[in-house]
Amino acid sequence: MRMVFDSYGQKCYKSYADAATLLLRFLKYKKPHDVKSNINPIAHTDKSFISFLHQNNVRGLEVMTKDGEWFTFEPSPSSFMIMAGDAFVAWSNGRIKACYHRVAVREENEVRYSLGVFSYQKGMIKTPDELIDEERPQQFKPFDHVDFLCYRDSSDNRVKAQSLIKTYWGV
Ligand SMILES: O=C(O)CCC(=O)C(=O)O
Ligand SMILES: [Fe+2]
Repeated sequence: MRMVFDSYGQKCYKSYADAATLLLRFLKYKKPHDVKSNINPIAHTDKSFISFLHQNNVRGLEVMTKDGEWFTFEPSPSSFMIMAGDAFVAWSNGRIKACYHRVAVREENEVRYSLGVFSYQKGMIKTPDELIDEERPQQFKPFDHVDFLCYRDSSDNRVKAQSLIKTYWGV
């Protein structure tokens, strides 16, 4: 994270880190009997600032490439998946893209375990002034990260997850 902030000339990494709050989740998936509901959870972008994932050896995490193709993450004991979430998109004024992903366990009798650390900000997220200019005008209004999560939870917009941040906080 510090490297990303530095690369954008931002000296505010400490205040970002001080306001970060982390959620740790353990997840378990197996191939459902009903093949139609095999895609679980719904394809989405995370609402976090950034997410870190680690898992056992059972494949299942799929990420959409720029060309719209699903790519299956190849697990290994030493690999982590680090994904930008919607809040990072807004902070960077759209420079950073959120990772669109889903979990689909396709192998019979396999259980996939994953460990996710999701980083959220306490308080407001505002695009730094230096990341807004004529070439790239402001794309997102400042917003409270917890309000954004409440908006997600209180609506059926999960299914429109890919563009949720743009829908709610887009200028
Ligand atoms: O289990 C995983 O690897 C991903 C879970 C996930 O996408 C999420 O909890 O948002
Ligand atoms: Fe996710």
